[in-house]
Amino acid sequence: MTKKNIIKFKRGKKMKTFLIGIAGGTASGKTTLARILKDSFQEDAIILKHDYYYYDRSHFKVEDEKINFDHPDSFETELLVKQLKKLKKGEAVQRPVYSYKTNERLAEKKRVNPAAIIIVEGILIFHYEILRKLFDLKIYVDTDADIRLLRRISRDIKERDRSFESVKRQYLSTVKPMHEKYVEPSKYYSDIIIPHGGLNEIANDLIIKKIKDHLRN
Ligand SMILES: Nc1ncnc2c1ncn2[C@@H]1O[C@H](COP(=O)(O)OP(=O)(O)O)[C@@H](O)[C@H]1O
Ligand SMILES: O=c1ccn([C@@H]2O[C@H](COP(=O)(O)O)[C@@H](O)[C@H]2O)c(=O)[nH]1
Repeated sequence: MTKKNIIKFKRGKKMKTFLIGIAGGTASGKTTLARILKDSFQEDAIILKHDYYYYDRSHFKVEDEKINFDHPDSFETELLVKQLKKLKKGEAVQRPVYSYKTNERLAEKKRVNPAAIIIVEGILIFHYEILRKLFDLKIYVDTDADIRLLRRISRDIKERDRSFESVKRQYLSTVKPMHEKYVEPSKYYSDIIIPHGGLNEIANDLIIKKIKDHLRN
């Protein structure tokens, strides 16, 4: 255990931080799994979404077809890496806040306190070597494309102010080709692949057990 990764937590215990990456295609169930882990470990766990680090695109119309949100260059990944390194050292960070409704990096920031378990989720997080090197456990949530598309249509209409036509256009022009080019190949780097992700209880229980083992040691 290296000294720099041991930090003192609220409950007075000293432990090594455990950084978990959850990748997978859009609407595969990454957020669902991250929340299940957070619910299990409560204040010992924090979640950071790579999506918080999207560059500001508010100068484009929300449904402009020229915006490619699924390309690795769409994110300020260096800032995420910098903030993860601080969290690992036990320092709080001010993370960016992004709006899917306006493509905007908002002026406000949110404080994130360090915790023993740091969960990072995003479609492309295993694409970047600088990020991959930080993770202690890399999980890829593997859900069939047809299921993901159906989920994405419902979610984007309900939660992200999109129309069916815009979801369809975006899916065909950027989401699907970028998934095939960058997201799917990054599965190779994962330690665990969870089939039909989201509510796969056996897989979730195994992951929780692995983290508990780490916390006990
Ligand atoms: N196993 C599941 N069965 C049905 N719906 C699910 C399941 N897992 C996730 N969902 C739903 O699919 C949508 C996308 O899931 P989410 O976890 O947000 O995916 P991601 O973070 O990978 O985009 C959400 O509306 C969520 O409630
Ligand atoms: O302004 C935005 C930013 C992102 N997107 C889409 O979101 C998904 C990633 O989020 P998931 O929760 O993993 O689905 C990505 O496929 C982008 O296309 C967006 O539409 N608008």
